[in-house]
Amino acid sequence: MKIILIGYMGSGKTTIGKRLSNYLEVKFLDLDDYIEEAEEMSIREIFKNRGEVYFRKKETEYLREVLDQNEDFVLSVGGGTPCFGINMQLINDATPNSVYIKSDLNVLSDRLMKEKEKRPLIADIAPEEFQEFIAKHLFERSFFYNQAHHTISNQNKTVEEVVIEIQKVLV
Ligand SMILES: Nc1ncnc2c1ncn2[C@@H]1O[C@H](COP(=O)(O)OP(=O)(O)O)[C@@H](O)[C@H]1O
Ligand SMILES: O=C(O)C1=C[C@@H](OP(=O)(O)O)[C@@H](O)[C@H](O)C1
Ligand SMILES: [Mg+2]
Repeated sequence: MKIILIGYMGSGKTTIGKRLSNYLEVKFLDLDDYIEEAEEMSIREIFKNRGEVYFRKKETEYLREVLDQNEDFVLSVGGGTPCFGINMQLINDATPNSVYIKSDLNVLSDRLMKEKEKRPLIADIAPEEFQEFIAKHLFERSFFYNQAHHTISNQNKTVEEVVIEIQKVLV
């Protein structure tokens, strides 16, 4: 079984993906980690040294590589992955179990304010503009996230509770 977690930055994809893979005893892959390893640069460095277009091209290339694997896995992708090119179609073609991890604006902006440095798209947004930026960005991207086969809220829940809910909807 292949399970692919999508959703906005800070929604919890990486954290939940790791825990879910432990639970199911399958391999865990995080597309950002995979890209960092392959490119021998952090996501921050890739954006800074090569720019976002380079990152997006590589993201699709490595997504295809990861999806081509025969073994089972839980894969957490980046927040932007489903929103560029044909990536969302590649994801849904690879599995009947794409899962949108959903959190609302307040939860996302609280979490991301604390961790913005490691996310180049939001690292330089001023605090007074932060929530409005996330609101607009999330609105634009929701079209893609809503194409997932399943949607699970990660709000007022522990990571374990979310993992249990995901297991219940898997087909
Ligand atoms: N259910 C939850 N309750 C509290 N904090 C959470 C929960 N899920 C995720 N987090 C926290 O939110 C932050 C972002 O999580 P992360 O897994 O990096 O998100 P993503 O990969 O979607 O960007 C992390 O600090 C993580 O510990
Ligand atoms: O939303 C995005 O475009 C991005 C999300 C990040 O992953 P997380 O969603 O795991 O933070 C990472 O891929 C990169 O910084 C770009
Ligand atoms: Mg992540």
